[in-house]
Amino acid sequence: MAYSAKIGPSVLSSDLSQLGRECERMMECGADYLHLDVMDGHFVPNITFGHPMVECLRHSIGPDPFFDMHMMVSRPEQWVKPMAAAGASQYTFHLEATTNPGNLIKEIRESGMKVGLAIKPGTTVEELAPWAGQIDMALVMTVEPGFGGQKFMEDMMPKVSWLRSQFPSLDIEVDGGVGPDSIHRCAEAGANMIVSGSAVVSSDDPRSVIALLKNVVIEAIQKRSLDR
Ligand SMILES: O=C(CO)[C@H](O)[C@H](O)COP(=O)(O)O
Ligand SMILES: [Fe+2]
Repeated sequence: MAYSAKIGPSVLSSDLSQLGRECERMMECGADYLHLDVMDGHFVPNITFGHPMVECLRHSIGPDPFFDMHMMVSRPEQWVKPMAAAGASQYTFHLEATTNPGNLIKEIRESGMKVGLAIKPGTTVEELAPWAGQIDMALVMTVEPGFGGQKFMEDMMPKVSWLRSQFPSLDIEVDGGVGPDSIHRCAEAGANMIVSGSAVVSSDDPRSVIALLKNVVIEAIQKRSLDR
């Protein structure tokens, strides 16, 4: 079992005029990585930021924090090199956004980034499976991508369970509506990379929320290894 519990706050719901400071605040509160949501107004009905912002964040908060770029964009091929140059650590693209996932995976690796592959709620996990051996992380969306603060879709959990059963050492991320109320379901299903936006960022005590989420996942991983 090669995977470990990691919590990656999404700063989508934070004060975007203070994004660098918000990223630092999340790292100071115990975040393992930062999940940065890129939206192009085409793949999803919302716009956030692109590689120029990532470059500024990298300069401002230093070389260490791991940037997981959640690329909710229509032509993910277009931004691989700019994102790598800007300092992105992992490029997580949507399966629905490309006709040639294999080539894109290769390009991302050649650019020096890790590879994440995301599926929207309407996409089956069987469609992702052929690529699972070539990626670092699978992202199972637990809301329709586009906005923070939506309700967690519990009916996505069978996808996570199936992936965990088929790919025991793959990093599996969940994203959307994840917080203290839904983390148990995610952890039991086998997710180990947890994106949490509003539940962490809007909390009066983000450190405690991050610690709670992480402990639940650590306990589920320990239980899973004892059951084997
Ligand atoms: O990709 C996303 C939305 O498309 C965000 O990462 C996600 O929604 C996180 O925010 P919250 O935890 O508030 O749902
Ligand atoms: Fe996201």
